[in-house]
Amino acid sequence: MFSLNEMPSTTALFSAYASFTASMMLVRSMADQLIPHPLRSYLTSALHYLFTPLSSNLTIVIDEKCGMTSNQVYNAAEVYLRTKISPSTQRLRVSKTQRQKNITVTIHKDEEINDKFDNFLLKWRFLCTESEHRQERRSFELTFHKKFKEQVLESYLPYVLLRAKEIKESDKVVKIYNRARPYYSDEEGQGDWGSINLEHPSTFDTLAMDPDLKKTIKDDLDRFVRRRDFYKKVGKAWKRGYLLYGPPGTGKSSLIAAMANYLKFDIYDLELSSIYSDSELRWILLSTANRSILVIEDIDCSVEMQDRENQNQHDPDSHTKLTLSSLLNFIDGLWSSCGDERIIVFTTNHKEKLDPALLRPGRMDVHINMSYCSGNGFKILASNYLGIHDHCQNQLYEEVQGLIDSTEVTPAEVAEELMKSDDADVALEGLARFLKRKKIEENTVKDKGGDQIEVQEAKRLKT
Ligand SMILES: Nc1ncnc2c1ncn2[C@@H]1O[C@H](COP(=O)(O)OP(=O)(O)OP(=O)(O)O)[C@@H](O)[C@H]1O
Ligand SMILES: [Mg+2]
Repeated sequence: MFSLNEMPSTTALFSAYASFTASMMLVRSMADQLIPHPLRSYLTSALHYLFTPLSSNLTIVIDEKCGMTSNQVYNAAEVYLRTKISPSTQRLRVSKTQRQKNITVTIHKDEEINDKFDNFLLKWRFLCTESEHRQERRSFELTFHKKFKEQVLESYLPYVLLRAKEIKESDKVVKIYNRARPYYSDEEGQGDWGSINLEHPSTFDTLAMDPDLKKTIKDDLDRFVRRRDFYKKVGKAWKRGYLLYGPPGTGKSSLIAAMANYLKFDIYDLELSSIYSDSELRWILLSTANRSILVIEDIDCSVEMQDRENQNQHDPDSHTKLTLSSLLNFIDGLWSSCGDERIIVFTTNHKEKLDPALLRPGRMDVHINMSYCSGNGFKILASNYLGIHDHCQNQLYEEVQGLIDSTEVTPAEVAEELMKSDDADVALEGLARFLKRKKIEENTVKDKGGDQIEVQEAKRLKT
């Protein structure tokens, strides 16, 4: 272990370097006019070498660019060091892009940051110089004792990369891309997709769903994002398909938003009705980014697509029409092999109407039945909407829970009733009335032409 104080020359070097740099600038401006460029750069590097003392420290230079492309280590260092800024730092830079939730604070040039890893210390320094073409060249210098070289390369820098990824993800604003929306994406390379921030507040905590099913989905997502190497090993594209089915208002779209918020993946909302050819579909799918969820809602309404497929046999323009089979081919083939970490979600209100090709084993990896609200689901809604919990010992609460378990009511309907009053008792009374009415209606439908008194009873409750 050594301390930064033992770094023999850092502070002294800095002032020496500062005066050296000042005199160099003066000399340089004179030399600019007198000495030709190749000789000038030779002299500069020779002087630099003479003035740099030998030390027990090693310095790694991390440039912003590797040729034309950006250097991931540099980007990671920039993000990581934001969390390490100390009160002694004197100059900072702030920025914020549309993709970020918070203002970003980074260090200004020539500022230093100390860090500690395992049992040794490291010093970061941010440099920004102007190249001969008057372009800014940014880099970090990482200085530490020579004997920690292996640890820095094998453990510390991978750690910095990992931490930066985590920090970036927690700061990321999830976006929803839609081709029908006005085009105001601020990013390049997004094809025809326009984007807005996903403001959907749905999370796994707010979803009224069977707790075991919720856990299964979360575990499935976690496993999926962890398994890059597994997918590579077995030669499968790194993608996962989910089919969400159930009546309207059971939370299919809310679950998609919860998945996106959980994984911090952007959503691409694909409306099949607006796509007219395979080539258009190919272009659209290829212009979606990795780590995203591609959503095709109400796939059963694309039954029309199958009809189109049949019509195509008589249609001279058939090669320009979009077919269900081409969509499925994209999912299985071409597109999936050039994208990573893709999730595809189909939703439907009528699973039974779907083309069997879509339900074939291996096509959609997970089928999730989004069903009517259960007593457990109600607990979550009551807690979200009214702030009440089952341990409140409220008689009305228990009655409502029982009614929900025995009625086909969607979470959307329950939520709507709960929003009608801020007063928990009033809201629960309203919900109880609503559920009784619904139960009677259900029974009446089941027993058509049955007892008219029940219908009247339902009408009375409506008022
Ligand atoms: N399981 C749920 N948990 C919490 N809120 C829900 C749930 N299901 C529905 N809701 C509420 O009802 C609203 C409508 O639900 P959502 O749009 O997710 O249903 P859907 O199943 O996608 O319906 P559709 O089939 O009509 O598209 C949501 O904004 C939310 O407020
Ligand atoms: Mg929906």
